[in-house]
Amino acid sequence: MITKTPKNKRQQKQGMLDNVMRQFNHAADIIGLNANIRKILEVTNNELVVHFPVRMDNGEVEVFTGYRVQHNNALGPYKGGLRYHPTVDIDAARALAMWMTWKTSLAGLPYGGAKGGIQLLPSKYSQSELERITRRFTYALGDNIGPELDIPAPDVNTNPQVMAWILDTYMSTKSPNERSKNMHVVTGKPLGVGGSEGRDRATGYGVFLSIRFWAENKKVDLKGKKFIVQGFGNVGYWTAYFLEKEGAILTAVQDAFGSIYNEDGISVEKLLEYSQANKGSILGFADAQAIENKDFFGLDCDICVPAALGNQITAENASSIKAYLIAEGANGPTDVEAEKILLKKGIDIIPDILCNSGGVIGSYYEWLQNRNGEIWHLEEVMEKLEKKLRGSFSKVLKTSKERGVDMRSAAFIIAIERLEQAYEQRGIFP
Ligand SMILES: NC(=O)c1ccc[n+]([C@@H]2O[C@H](COP(=O)([O-])OP(=O)(O)OC[C@H]3O[C@@H](n4cnc5c(N)ncnc54)[C@H](O)[C@@H]3O)[C@@H](O)[C@H]2O)c1
Repeated sequence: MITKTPKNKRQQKQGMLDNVMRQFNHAADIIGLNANIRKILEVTNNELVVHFPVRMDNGEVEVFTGYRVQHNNALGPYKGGLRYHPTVDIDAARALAMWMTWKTSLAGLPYGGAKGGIQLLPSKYSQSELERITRRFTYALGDNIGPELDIPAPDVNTNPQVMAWILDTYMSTKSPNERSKNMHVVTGKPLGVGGSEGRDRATGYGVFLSIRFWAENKKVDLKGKKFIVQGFGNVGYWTAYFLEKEGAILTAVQDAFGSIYNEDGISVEKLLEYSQANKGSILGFADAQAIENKDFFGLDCDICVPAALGNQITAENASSIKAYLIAEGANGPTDVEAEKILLKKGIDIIPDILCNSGGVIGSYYEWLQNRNGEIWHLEEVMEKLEKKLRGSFSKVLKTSKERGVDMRSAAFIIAIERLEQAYEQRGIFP
């Protein structure tokens, strides 16, 4: 069932939703956002919650809960990832959908924002169970997603294989004549089924580029700089890969299983090989020592890359942070109270809606190729991505200087102003 969020004041729980609303309201206050447009943007357009049964390998039936929240589509079809994690709930989906709206707007893409997923712990299920769960979820979403309506992509614990199952299920529900027109219903697909070169690394490459643009601006040489990464999945790994290639040194990693540290450096490729052979866990890697999770963010380093979940840097650990740059690979990793502490300490933060926007930009290129029947080379994708991201980064720096605000506020201002203009020009139906 699709339900409209009440347009009156929405209850705000502490958590990611509270953070994104505070970030939005702060920027909206600075620009004096039109009060009517503020009313529209502070709520989500549509919220879909589905409960669906799936037969497990042992013959038992389990019922799952899936979400898809469509925040805004004033600039184009809804766009955003699907997350498989126990923390997925309606508020998480709302918050992440809102961040997608600001991200696609800031990047100048013809997209709105959405997010969703299933509340589950994927490691509890076999591959064939995950396939049936994904297919049944896709079926339950039905025509609430679509290549010109709402286009999912990978997020935490989902990957190209999951996108291929979604594509196949969605296409199977269409008449044969319609099927090939629906390739762009999801992005982040494997190359064999319409995926794009470079989409696998697009988010991490974008995080790396953001750090490089920041370093260019500050006249900092990244060679020999020490960095730590929380999350060693798609975003964490590729960010570390490109930073290491630039001469920076990975000294600590934290994932869902624990934290490891080596002040002399951890080889990114060796750690990847190890974690792939160890069910995705970095724990036990021979060339580093295990440390307590609570000590991770306080480690001595130059750059900190949170690339896992939201609300990881909080008022509790912010004052212990020694890095002078935080590059937000994850969505919403720094809460509002922590950000105040960090900014006071003079720590720079490249905000998520800019820093990890390489992912949705890469998805846009995949979508365009599918839509136009084209196949681009890796170099072409990477060059286009770099050019686009450089443009966004410069705009954020310029706005930050002109308005005398931090980078997150600047990024939000640009994103909100683009939406404000769209609403002013379109008007409100009827
Ligand atoms: N995949 C993308 O293209 C993309 C794009 C933009 C933003 N993001 C954001 O980046 C973040 C990571 O996404 P991903 O695609 O790399 O996911 P992933 O599933 O590939 O990897 C997630 C990583 O985080 C670790 N992790 C999970 N819970 C943790 C915890 N409590 N503490 C420490 N580590 C934990 C996991 O062990 C894993 O290493 C998310 O916030 C996501 O929304 C992803």
